[in-house]
Amino acid sequence: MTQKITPLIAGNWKMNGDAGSFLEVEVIKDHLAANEVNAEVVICPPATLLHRVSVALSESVAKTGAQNCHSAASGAYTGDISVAMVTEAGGEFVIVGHSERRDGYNESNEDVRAKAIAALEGGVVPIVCCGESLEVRESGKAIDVVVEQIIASCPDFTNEQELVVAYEPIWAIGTGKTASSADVDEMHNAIRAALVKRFGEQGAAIKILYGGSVKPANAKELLGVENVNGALVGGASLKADDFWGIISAA
Ligand SMILES: O=C[C@H](O)COP(=O)(O)O
Repeated sequence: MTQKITPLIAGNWKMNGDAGSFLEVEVIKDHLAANEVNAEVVICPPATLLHRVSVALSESVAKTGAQNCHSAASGAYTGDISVAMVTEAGGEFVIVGHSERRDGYNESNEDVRAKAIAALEGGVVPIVCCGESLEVRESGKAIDVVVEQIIASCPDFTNEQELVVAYEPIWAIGTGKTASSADVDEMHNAIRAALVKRFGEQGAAIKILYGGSVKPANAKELLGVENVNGALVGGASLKADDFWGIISAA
């Protein structure tokens, strides 16, 4: 069931970043130019910085993405951005269904699926997030809940399109706590099996990222787990040295 997949290391800056962040982008760019890396690298800054970061990385192998998008092409959606706007700003990826949006903005699996469909139709790779709360983890139902969430949130896609999945246990996000390798292994295998059941061969090639307090110190171990095909990195993506430490562990 497993096949060789190039890992994806995606940095999610969340609502962080300013003009000074470009120094960090330049450092990453220099590292990528000077070293061979075994990973695809994506930076997802806030929407206001997406174009500038895309321009800064235009000569680099690193790509950019947005942290969210609307499912509609345009219209009266104050504060939102469309997939076409992401593309125009240079973004090639978009994070959809992050737990901070599911919880903070009541985004349902259906909402996330609609955004992922809009992304795919607009030629942007959706990074579809899933993950359980501490309560669910302690109830012993984490695998059932996460598998149901991801299958309901992922739309069908063609062989010409790409879809990425990110598993982020909510209790590990920004807390310094990470899931154990054994728990990550169990969850990623369950997600892989569900994706293969749903999508067949396409499901075997979907990148499944792990997110939740990934740091240079734990990256090698987490990225070495079967069916962990990269990382979705929050806090540690804000500092070039930390982000590079994770990229080079892939
Ligand atoms: O999108 C990234 C995740 O929410 C992980 O954030 P973190 O690395 O700060 O725990």
